Amino acid sequence: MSTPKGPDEAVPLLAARDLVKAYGGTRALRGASVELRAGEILAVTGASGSGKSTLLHCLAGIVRPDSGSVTYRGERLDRLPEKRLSELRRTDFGVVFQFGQLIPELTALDNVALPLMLAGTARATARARAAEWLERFGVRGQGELRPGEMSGGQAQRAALARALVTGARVVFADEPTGALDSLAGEQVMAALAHTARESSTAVLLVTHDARVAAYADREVQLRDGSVTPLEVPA
Ligand SMILES: Nc1ncnc2c1ncn2[C@@H]1O[C@H](COP(=O)(O)OP(=O)(O)OP(=O)(O)O)[C@@H](O)[C@H]1O
Repeated sequence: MSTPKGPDEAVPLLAARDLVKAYGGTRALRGASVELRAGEILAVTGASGSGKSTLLHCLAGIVRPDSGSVTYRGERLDRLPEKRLSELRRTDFGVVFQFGQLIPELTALDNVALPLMLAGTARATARARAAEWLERFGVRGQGELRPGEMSGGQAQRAALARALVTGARVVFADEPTGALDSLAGEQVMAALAHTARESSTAVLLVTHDARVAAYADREVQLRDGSVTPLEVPA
């Protein structure tokens, strides 16, 4: 059973508390705390190396923190067994990174249909739904192209369609426009913000670009692995 998605849920959808993560001698996170509310777009900004991607990876259950907690809808993600984590990542989370996570051998349509098929949806239904999502991102006409035949912006919009097609509650976007020129970047961000709001999907957006962060409802800044106190949500 799923509970309603909406920006007015009182409890944060996803919360990180006092996250610490080191890679060898490099302390990537030094007690970072952040909350993501249902349906909101939150930008995490900060200088290169400040820990933004590590924070995103911990929140998405891709990396386990050394200490601290990650809570998703009341469940401690940092303590979940790998099997349950992978399931959650498939059903509730979508991810978009800077470069081509689309499978090069598949058309855009099949790339977007794939997560649905992996979840058991029949091919024809999955492809029909994938076409609707490509339409929402303005790239339905490119559905039969492979990623290498699309522009960078078109490929990123298809990647967003793939991240959202399963009805994800949270999309993790790490520099989603980092490889695009400014016009294509703006189109991708406008499409992401519009579609996320329309479907009440929360977005954790990692960026060092103020123009990209401007699409968010709220911004927190990381500095040396901690969220700067000013921006910690009340
Ligand atoms: N897998 C890893 N192995 C070793 N060190 C890592 C690893 N991932 C991150 N780091 C280090 O942790 C620190 C934080 O990295 P992270 O990628 O989280 O920062 P960032 O703010 O996203 O940086 P950028 O904006 O340059 O992508 C950096 O010093 C980085 O070199």
